[in-house]
Order: sequence, then structure tokens, then C-alpha cells
Amino acid sequence: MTDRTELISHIGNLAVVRGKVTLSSGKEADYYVDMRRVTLDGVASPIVGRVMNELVADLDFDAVGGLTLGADPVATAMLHAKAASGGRLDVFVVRKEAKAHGLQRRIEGTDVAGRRVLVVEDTSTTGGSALTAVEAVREAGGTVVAVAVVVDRATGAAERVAEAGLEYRFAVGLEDLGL
Ligand SMILES: O=P(O)(O)OC[C@H]1O[C@H](OP(=O)(O)OP(=O)(O)O)[C@H](O)[C@@H]1O
Ligand SMILES: O=C(O)c1cc(=O)[nH]c(=O)[nH]1
Repeated sequence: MTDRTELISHIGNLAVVRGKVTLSSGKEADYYVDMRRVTLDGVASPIVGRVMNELVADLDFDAVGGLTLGADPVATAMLHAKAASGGRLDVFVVRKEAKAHGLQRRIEGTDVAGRRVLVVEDTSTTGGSALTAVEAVREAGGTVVAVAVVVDRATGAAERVAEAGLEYRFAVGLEDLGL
């Protein structure tokens, strides 16, 4: 079994929930993909890291991150997978709102200024969360090389990210999950 096949199996077993649900965008859907159950699973998380690193292996970047919370375990899985293969990848976390105390940062972790970074997501519906992270990185002086998500729901994220002038990649699509 390849890593990607195994990941699809974990997503199907752990994350796909059928039934009416209201999404982050306010839209209604007939199924939900609770990727946190995969990206925070002890067996599946390392596979997420390897599959995502493979998906973007041809891109030139040295930091990865996205909008908290869904993006965080994806980015750290990529960091650990990269370290396991002798490489290095730094991680940043984009807060939904800047902290009012401490250093009052919107982006936590590694500094993105002047660097080429990849924006990630666990799953994308409208692409709004990924694009919020893109805007924050650009505001902080970073260059976003692409947006990469684990599961794409085929509901407009690819188009919106393309409109923002960025390449959009996903590891797993609806047909892989039988949705
Ligand atoms: O493409 P979009 O329309 O933005 O939807 C996808 C987003 O929705 C979910 O997060 P949610 O907003 O539920 O917040 P969380 O990550 O804090 O759980 C998911 O993790 C993505 O971040
Ligand atoms: O659009 C969303 O809010 C969303 C969809 C989905 O399948 N999974 C998730 O965590 N969020």
C-alpha cells in the first residue's frame, strides 16, 4: 500500500461523517470531513506529513503553515516528515486575530519575512481560510509559493486560490473518498 492509499483509508475510516452540517463558510453540506481526527492521529499524522511533502516536492520553500487550527497539525507533520528524511522545514501559525498581549503577533513561530513559504490546510471548501493565511503572510513580508491542502471538497477553493494568482494542489479528492 502506498502512503497516499493508506491516507485515503484513514480519512475514510476516521474523518468522513455523513449527514447535514453547517460549514465554516455558513454553507450547508451533506457530509463533513473532520480532518483533525486524522492529522492528530498517532498512526495517520506521519503519513499526512509524507504525502504532503511528496505533493509539493518540486516547489521551492523553507517554511510551511496556515490558519489555525486545521492547518497546524498538517504543517507540523510536514516538519517532522522532513526532519525524518534529513531535511528542514520551519512552521508558522496564523492566528485568526492578533493577540492583544505579549508580542501581539498575528503570525506565531518562524518569521516569514523575506522567505518563500507554503500555505497549507487540512481541508478546503471555499478556500477562504487558506486565503486569510495567504494575506497575513504577504502582509508580514513573506512570499507564498502555493496553497496545498490534504482534502479538497471541489466547492470553489481551487478557483478562488487561482484568482489570487496562486497554484492550488490537493492530495485527496472527493472521488478518492467515494463522496
Ligand atoms: O475553505 P473554507 O471555506 O475556509 O473552509 C475550510 C476550513 O474550515 C475548517 O476550519 P474551521 O473554520 O472550522 O476552523 P478550525 O480550523 O479552527 O476548526 C477547516 O479546517 C478549514 O480551515
Ligand atoms: O467547510 C468547512 O467548514 C469544513 C468542511 C469539512 O469537510 N471539514 C471541516 O473541518 N470543515
